[in-house]
Amino acid sequence: MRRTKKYTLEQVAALLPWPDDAANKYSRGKVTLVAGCADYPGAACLAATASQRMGAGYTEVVCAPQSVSAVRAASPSLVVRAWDELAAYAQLDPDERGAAMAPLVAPAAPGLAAPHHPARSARPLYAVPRPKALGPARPKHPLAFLVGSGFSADDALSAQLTCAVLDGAAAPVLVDGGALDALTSPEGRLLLRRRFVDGLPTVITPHAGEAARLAAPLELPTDDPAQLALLLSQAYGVTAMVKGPTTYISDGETVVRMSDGTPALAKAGTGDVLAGMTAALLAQKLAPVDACVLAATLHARAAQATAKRLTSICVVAEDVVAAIPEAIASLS
Ligand SMILES: NC(=O)C1=CN([C@@H]2O[C@H](COP(=O)(O)OP(=O)(O)OC[C@H]3O[C@@H](n4cnc5c(N)ncnc54)[C@H](O)[C@@H]3O)[C@@H](O)[C@H]2O)[C@@H](O)CC1
Ligand SMILES: Nc1ncnc2c1ncn2[C@@H]1O[C@H](COP(=O)(O)OP(=O)(O)O)[C@@H](O)[C@H]1O
Repeated sequence: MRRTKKYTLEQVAALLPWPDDAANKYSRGKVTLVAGCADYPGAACLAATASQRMGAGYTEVVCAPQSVSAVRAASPSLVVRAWDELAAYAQLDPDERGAAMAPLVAPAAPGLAAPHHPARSARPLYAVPRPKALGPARPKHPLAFLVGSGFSADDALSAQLTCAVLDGAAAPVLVDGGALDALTSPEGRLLLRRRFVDGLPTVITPHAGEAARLAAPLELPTDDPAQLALLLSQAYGVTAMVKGPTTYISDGETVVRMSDGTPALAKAGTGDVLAGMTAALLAQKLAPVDACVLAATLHARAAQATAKRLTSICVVAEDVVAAIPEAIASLS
């Protein structure tokens, strides 16, 4: 038996993250996107510009060195750097990374044991420098991370970067695109379990093909996408947004059905846009299911609005980003 949950339009509108008068770019939430390998700089551009439009105060892209100039060219207000330092760290043995991560789990006061990872807290502090891209171990401002839009699924570095982010990010992490396959590895599963125990939210945004690849090693049935969202959420300890003509969002207890989309969205790159929007809402402190529901609603409305002008034949992912303001206006 699964419980379904419904949001009224008023409830969705109430989630919009309007900035208060005293806001600054950091208080409005920073999104760090680890995205855009050499083959797919476009995915990072789409996710990052969608994050900006969705209200994140500071959007930073950490991408393949070959992608830096393309992403910089997409928008001058993005902060962009190559992932060299993060990649070197990600390629370390997990135990060496553990030493680097010790400050995250070190005792809060002398004599108090770290609650979840006593073995890790005994490691020497700062044996390996913590990469800047992972943000502070104790963030002062709201943050969220997005990893995987524009990653190649079968690439070793993609998996290493994904695990490094899951390990080191002391904030919500959204896992998308070519990062999803890394979650099926023993290290990926362990890191997800640790994040769950530590109360750090993780959100996954697979399309049907990616969801099937997550389901396969656990032999989960894939014929019912609503059930699949629920089962993936429970099995991986995440909030799952399983995308398709109808999108299903589950926190492992309830399932929310989103059916406002349009086939105009069936174009390369629209999933990257949704991932960037959702990450921006996580950085603005929305709870994971609320962030997914608001992002999917605005994504669908943006596509509807732009399809009205351009036809459902002609809409491309960039048009969806450009129509986010219209979608917000239609809700408020
Ligand atoms: N401009 C860009 O740079 C773009 C980059 N992209 C990135 O490309 C990488 C690979 O993503 P892809 O989705 O292309 O490839 P995948 O590596 O997920 O493979 C797609 C395979 O899954 C199957 N599949 C089954 N159901 C599907 C469904 N509902 N939607 C899509 N495929 C389904 C397809 O038949 C295909 O064989 C991702 O990291 C993604 O972010 C894409 O988002 C497209 C745009
Ligand atoms: N026929 C459709 N009707 C409504 N929405 C769709 C349809 N096809 C795709 N979408 C939406 O478009 C997006 C496609 O995402 P995804 O497959 O990850 O694309 P990409 O990886 O190219 O960015 C998802 O949000 C999905 O829900």
